[in-house]
Amino acid sequence: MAPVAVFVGVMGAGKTTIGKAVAAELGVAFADTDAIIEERAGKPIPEIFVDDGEAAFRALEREVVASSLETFGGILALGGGAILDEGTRKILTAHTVVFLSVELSDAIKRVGLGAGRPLLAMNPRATLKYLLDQRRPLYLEVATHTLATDGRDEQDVTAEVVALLRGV
Ligand SMILES: Nc1ncnc2c1ncn2[C@@H]1O[C@H](COP(=O)(O)OP(=O)(O)OP(=O)(O)O)[C@@H](O)[C@H]1O
Ligand SMILES: O=C(O)C1=C[C@@H](O)[C@@H](O)[C@H](O)C1
Ligand SMILES: [Mg+2]
Repeated sequence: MAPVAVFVGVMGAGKTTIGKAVAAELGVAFADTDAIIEERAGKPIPEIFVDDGEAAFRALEREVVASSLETFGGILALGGGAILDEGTRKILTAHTVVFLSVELSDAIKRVGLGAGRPLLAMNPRATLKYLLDQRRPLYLEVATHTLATDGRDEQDVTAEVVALLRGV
């Protein structure tokens, strides 16, 4: 089994929100690797970063992405930084991967002060700009479809993704 689609994009792109809405429209399950990681680790992501460090988090994330790609048949949202790991990028090959793109001004409005997002704990605006610049080429590398979400509401983006996936 393989996911119907995998969603990638930076924090605030809408992977969770749009992913859930698209799954509901298509009548398939939704899963978020961040939630699976928290369940496996038995603690919230900010605590994994503090206790074990980002490298340990990325390794766990790679395992969770790999097992989800093999066993999960719905819409799968990845964590915003999952594509930083080369192994994770490799295993995404041959899957339908939707990149929800967002520019800095909309991203910052959506994530607010970054609550629950450890990488944005200090200076969210500058950090988010850095992450967007660093990661854009990696999202594009894994994506089979790219959708700009700036200035659009959730219903609009959801409808476009549903139409796209019905045509895949
Ligand atoms: N066009 C849009 N697309 C997606 N989300 C939007 C849009 N407009 C507003 N939002 C809001 O932006 C936020 C997006 O957050 P969401 O948690 O879905 O992003 P995410 O990509 O899952 O981030 P993270 O990587 O931190 O989990 C939500 O609060 C959502 O309601
Ligand atoms: O952009 C990132 O690196 C992250 C995004 C979140 O989804 C979580 O996976 C975690 O907070 C790291
Ligand atoms: Mg999310």
